[in-house]
Amino acid sequence: MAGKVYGLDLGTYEIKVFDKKQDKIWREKDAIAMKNKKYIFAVGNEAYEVFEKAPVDIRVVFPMRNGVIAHFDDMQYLLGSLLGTGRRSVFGAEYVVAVPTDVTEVEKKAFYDLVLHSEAKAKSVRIVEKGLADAVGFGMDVIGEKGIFVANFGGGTTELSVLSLGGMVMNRLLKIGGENFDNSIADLVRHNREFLIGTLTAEKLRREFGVFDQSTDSAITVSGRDLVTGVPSQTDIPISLVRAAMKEPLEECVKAIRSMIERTPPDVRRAIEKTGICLTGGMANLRGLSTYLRESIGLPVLTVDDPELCVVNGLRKIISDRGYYKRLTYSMLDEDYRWLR
Ligand SMILES: Nc1ncnc2c1ncn2[C@@H]1O[C@H](COP(=O)(O)OP(=O)(O)OP(=O)(O)O)[C@@H](O)[C@H]1O
Repeated sequence: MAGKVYGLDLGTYEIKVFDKKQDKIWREKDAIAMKNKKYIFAVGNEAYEVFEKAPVDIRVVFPMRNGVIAHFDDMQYLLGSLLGTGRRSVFGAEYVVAVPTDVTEVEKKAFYDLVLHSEAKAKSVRIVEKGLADAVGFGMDVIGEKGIFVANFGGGTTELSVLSLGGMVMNRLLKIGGENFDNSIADLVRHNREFLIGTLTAEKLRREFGVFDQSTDSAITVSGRDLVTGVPSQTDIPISLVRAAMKEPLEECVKAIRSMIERTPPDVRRAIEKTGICLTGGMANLRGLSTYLRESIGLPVLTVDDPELCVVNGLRKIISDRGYYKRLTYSMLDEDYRWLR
């Protein structure tokens, strides 16, 4: 494929874009800061910077929710400003968009329409199932391998995919991601310590402590509001409290992985038992997660550098490889696309 081609991974937490012409990947937080509910104050990383810090007239909104587009117009604005739709260079470009599989056709079509009807006047939009792009980015032989299990732990979702010989065998999108872990931590701190912390502080605690290692007695001092006195202050949060808060969402993910492996057809399952589980998504950076999953599920867990970039790295390979492109991408306008006929 020559010319202007972009690969888009529109995540709940972060948007990742691959620009073929410049052979470059860039990433921006999926956020918009609004002033007085009307004016755009900041977008992307700049908007996320003011989240939970801004004065009351500035509100940060997140256009994606649990892996799907929740606010279409906001998302279109955000994407437009990140791609720079004012620039001539993006007009008439081709787009390949990674989309979760376990969503409704209306939700899937929203991704398609978002790009097709954007100001960028896309020449064409092709879809690739996110699980497939993830496996390609992970470095798996997606077309030849008989069984691949991908667990993508993202910011708003955990997507589980079973793949075989270039196709999707099973897929499940859990509405559990980094933000659920952070809310769970903030809730437990509030109940246990009568102390209010923001989700950014909870995220910091989660990143610092991880989910599984031998340390049991460390603590981190955080800022927040004492709910008894109502005064902003600081308190020490022990690792045990953070781990306790993460237990429930983690166990739900493990239960879903186990049940998916149980339902996998025997031949595919045997192949997966040999290769193991490919752990991707930003949450895969969480210290101890791969060990926790390996011990809970009893299968090898494979990891990769920069797991949050697996999908967009997969898009890069798919866009650059004609065979992958033809085999793994489709247009919702294709004659044989089964839903829109
Ligand atoms: N080093 C790290 N340690 C712990 N967590 C991390 C680290 N880096 C990123 N994360 C977490 O990864 C999550 C974002 O992952 P990712 O970029 O894969 O999500 P996304 O693709 O935007 O979301 P989704 O796939 O759910 O739509 C955030 O919750 C973030 O806190």
